[in-house]
Amino acid sequence: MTISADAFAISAENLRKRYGDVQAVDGVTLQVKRGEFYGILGPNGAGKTTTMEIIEGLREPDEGSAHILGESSWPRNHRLLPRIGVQLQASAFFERLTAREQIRTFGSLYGIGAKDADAMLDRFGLTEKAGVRDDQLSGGQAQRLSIACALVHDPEVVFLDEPTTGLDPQARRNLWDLLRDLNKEGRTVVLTTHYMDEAQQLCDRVAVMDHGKVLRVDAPDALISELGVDSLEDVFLSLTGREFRE
Ligand SMILES: Nc1ncnc2c1ncn2[C@@H]1O[C@H](COP(=O)(O)OP(=O)(O)OP(=O)(O)O)[C@@H](O)[C@H]1O
Repeated sequence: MTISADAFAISAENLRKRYGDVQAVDGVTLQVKRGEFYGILGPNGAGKTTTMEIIEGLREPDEGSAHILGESSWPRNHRLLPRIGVQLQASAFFERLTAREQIRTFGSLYGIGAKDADAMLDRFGLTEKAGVRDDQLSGGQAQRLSIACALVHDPEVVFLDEPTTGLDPQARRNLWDLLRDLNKEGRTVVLTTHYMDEAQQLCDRVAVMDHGKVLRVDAPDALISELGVDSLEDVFLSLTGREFRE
């Protein structure tokens, strides 16, 4: 039996992207199931962000193709936009707006009313900060606001690029709880991370990337037992012969 492309939330076929001399993505093929929590794991420069941007339809691949919910992501596909949520870096907020103004502005782009937008602030524990401008939020609050903005239109598939980078341990754990809840509600979640513990805590499956290639895809525990090692760090060492460095 052949499984049709839309049985998967995401399917990417032989993606390649080169920047000058750098082959950033070098033949990436992967599939993410509906409802899955999927991690793209690898050191700095492995090609995680470029892979995700191609899948999201933000970047044109040199070769290959990506589909989300059975729809091609490139050229930019307007049928898909309401169905996916892409976390922007905090630096991509509209300038000089309060948290409430940010989320309402994002909401209005999708026809979401102020009341529902404000409810998302509440869900992300930001009600007390509603009147604070984005540049005066803490790192953790700004990260939560950026994820809240990506979710304001209740998308089915959510993409997060290193969502906990720069957060202290407590803020990271709080965000992990929020991300688990988003997934439990049935959303497909894809995140990139270079934190092995994050991938192990959150992801149903991880794609381990290095030098633009996917080396292996499986559940974290399955990779650990298959390779006879103690941790995901050791999985990376065993696959590449190199220590994993953040
Ligand atoms: N716009 C660009 N122009 C030129 N080179 C780029 C560009 N974007 C990424 N690269 C290069 O492509 C390679 C892959 O980068 P990418 O950001 O996809 O990796 P990453 O795994 O997400 O890394 P990080 O964890 O540091 O974000 C790197 O060598 C990077 O320097």
